[in-house]
Amino acid sequence: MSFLTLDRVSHHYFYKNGYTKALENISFTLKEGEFISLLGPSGCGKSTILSIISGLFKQTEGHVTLENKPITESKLAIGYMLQQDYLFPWKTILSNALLGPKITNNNEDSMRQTALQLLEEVGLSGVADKYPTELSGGMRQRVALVRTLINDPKILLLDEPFSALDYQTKLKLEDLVGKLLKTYHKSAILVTHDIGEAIAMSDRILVMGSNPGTIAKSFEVPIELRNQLPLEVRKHPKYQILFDKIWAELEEKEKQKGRSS
Ligand SMILES: Nc1ncnc2c1ncn2[C@@H]1O[C@H](COP(=O)(O)OP(=O)(O)OP(=O)(O)O)[C@@H](O)[C@H]1O
Repeated sequence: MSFLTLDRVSHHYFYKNGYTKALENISFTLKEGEFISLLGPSGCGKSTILSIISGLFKQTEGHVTLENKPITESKLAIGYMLQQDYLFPWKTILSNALLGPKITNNNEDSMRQTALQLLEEVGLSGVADKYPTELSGGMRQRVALVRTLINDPKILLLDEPFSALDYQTKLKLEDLVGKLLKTYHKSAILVTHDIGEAIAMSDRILVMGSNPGTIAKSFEVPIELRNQLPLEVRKHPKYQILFDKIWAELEEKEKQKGRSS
């Protein structure tokens, strides 16, 4: 059953002397528990799609629904994780993790236990009273993940959350996030420029074209590559076959972008 639906979504950014047509006729669905990735040339509208789903702004045309209701009625169902962790340096890790419940007036005391449990699940049980500056980049991103999960969102939007990390940390976090989302049966949409990361984490990959942004092609990730360690996925023969197909599609989209700009 489709859970999140984007139906013929278009978006224009208007400014004083004109507008940019960022998205045209975007339609796709996300099932409950499904993980999809958006790949495409810079400026093709990946982040715009996430902003619309998160309710940050409304699309110019089309419909976005979650469980058949307009997404604007379900803002709290969406969790957003970005490239930067945006932790408050003057707050402890536990206070940072509890920011969501505080904002939404959820009972902070009862949420403390949940926060401590989630911190333990991401391997950070000993850092609750530390401050963000005392943690590495990978540890801070794990805190950001806890802060996103604590409000129990139905869908996680991940906008290049690992791109600022070193390769080893990135692979470890891909594994951790993938496993955690499966455990909690969360749906997720990942925006990335990394084909390997998209294959290692997703059930399905949507490649976008640009000027304006469209969905060009959908690639199903073979079942053999799912639920595996990110490093193991990258060694599988089917990984290389899919990687090459996606690479060719992206090359084509880059060429088209060059011709139209
Ligand atoms: N606030 C804005 N005002 C005007 N134009 C915008 C705004 N945000 C994005 N755009 C334009 O909309 C288009 C899509 O931008 P968007 O950031 O969604 O692309 P993207 O695929 O996420 O890019 P990248 O991969 O570089 O992060 C681009 O042409 C961009 O210049």
